Amino acid sequence: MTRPDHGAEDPGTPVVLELRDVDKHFGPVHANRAVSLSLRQGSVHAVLGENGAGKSTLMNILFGVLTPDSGEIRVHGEPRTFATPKDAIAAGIGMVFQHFGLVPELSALDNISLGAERTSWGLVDRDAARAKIEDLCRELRVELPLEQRVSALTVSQQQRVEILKALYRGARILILDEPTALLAPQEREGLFDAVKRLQQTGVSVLFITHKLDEVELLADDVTVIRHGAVVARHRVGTVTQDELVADMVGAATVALSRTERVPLDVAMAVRELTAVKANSSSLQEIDLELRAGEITGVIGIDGHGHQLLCEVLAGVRSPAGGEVSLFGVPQRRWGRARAMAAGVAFVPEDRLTAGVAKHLSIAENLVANRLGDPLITRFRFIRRQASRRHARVLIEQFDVRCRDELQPVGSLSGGNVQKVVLARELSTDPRVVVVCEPTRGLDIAAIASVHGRLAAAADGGAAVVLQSSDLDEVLAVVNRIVVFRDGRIVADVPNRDDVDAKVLGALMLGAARPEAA
Ligand SMILES: Nc1ncnc2c1ncn2[C@@H]1O[C@H](COP(=O)(O)OP(=O)(O)OP(=O)(O)O)[C@@H](O)[C@H]1O
Repeated sequence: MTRPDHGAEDPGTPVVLELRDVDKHFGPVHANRAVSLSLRQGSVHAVLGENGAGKSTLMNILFGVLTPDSGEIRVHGEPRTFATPKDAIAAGIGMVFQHFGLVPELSALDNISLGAERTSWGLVDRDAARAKIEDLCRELRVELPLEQRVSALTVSQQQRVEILKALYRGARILILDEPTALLAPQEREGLFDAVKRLQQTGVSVLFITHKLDEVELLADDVTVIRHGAVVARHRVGTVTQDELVADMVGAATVALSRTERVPLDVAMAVRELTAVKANSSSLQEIDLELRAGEITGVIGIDGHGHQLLCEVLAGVRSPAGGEVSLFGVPQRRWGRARAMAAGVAFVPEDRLTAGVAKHLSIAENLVANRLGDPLITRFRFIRRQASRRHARVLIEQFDVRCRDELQPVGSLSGGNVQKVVLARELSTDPRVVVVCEPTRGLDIAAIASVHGRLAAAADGGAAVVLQSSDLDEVLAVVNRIVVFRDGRIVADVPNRDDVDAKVLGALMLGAARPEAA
């Protein structure tokens, strides 16, 4: 481990951006502790750290969203203060947030040039804007339907819009906040190619990540932050993944539970199930039994029906036809209220919009599924002290890093929001657990803890359904794997040890016949 210092890491390459002793508190939370970091020109610099380590806070300070309590930012050696993002943009800094700030009704072109167009006689010079954007696309070798409304674009296309928007405004330093968190594995490569080309044009990139393979694949330098402070900085290539894990989590060791479970009864079953999601995917007469005590992985390429199946199982989308039954009893009027009453827990993929009420406190979010519980409510009113006590226990159990249980969920770090959703859903001893992308955006210790929770739920007799685009996660955690393609089940692998990621990928793409499994 190298010792933190203020200076440039390579005297040969100019430093374009420097943070010196940046400090930031949120009330009693010391989010950044004298953080120093230098970004070399044309380099990719990864900022690695656990959930709540202080990475987003630091980047928000750099982009003028937050003001530091103390410390200094230097751009090309000049001390700068950024009161707003406008100041940071003027200094050549661009930021792509995890949750994009685009206007869905406007075209990609208008989003990119919005507020930054050159005008002639008070009119927007759209042709000039288009020519400039097309040049940028050529330079990065990315394709984008510029006249398409942003709402009709895929997540990875929207991300390209955000990157181009920053470059259009002249960014030469680009901050990417967990850029792969919302991307499917196939889309990641396209992003990495674009970042490498940016690098060749002299743009310097700071990117926040939890994923060690991404550091190795993309970064030149890595700075590790723990509890708000820099604990290590390395040149990539001179450090192993194990060393980085140790830097991130301290001395804690991380081990996955791979205990085999003995499956019990059929907890949930669907027969001849059909469902449709507008313009996206459909399910074609699915028959599937989910057994208590078993973790079933459902996988497929985005939009091929596995995500839709999870929504139907959880009751957030109605079936168009067929039957859903729980412990042998066919369910009528299947919906979320019915599913919750029957003990079906659900962790949605989009946790910030579908998983929590952002403006409400952690405590209020944690009791949202217990409103009929006499320990928590009385005459339809929430018992405040009891709900706060309940929240404190879950915060401790799920290691939610927060100020206290009254903190609004919207002000937590992404990983901690996920822990709140998991704590709420898993704390009721559910009989069926449907979880979608549960570890996206989580750090390595939190991932191990989520996997442990899922295993414990299955050990406790729940049927667990895991939808994940991370095949390594699926292979590490589940017992059985069901592969979807074109709205149908194309393979049902009872024992995950019989397949590997290559076979699964081929099944998902339709390149292998189901018998191969
Ligand atoms: N607006 C805020 N008000 C109060 N506390 C905050 C606020 N923003 C961040 N924090 C706290 O500061 C700490 C650092 O949070 P930050 O979002 O910077 O972490 P992070 O490393 O980006 O985490 P993650 O990987 O989970 O996104 C956390 O304890 C968080 O709860």
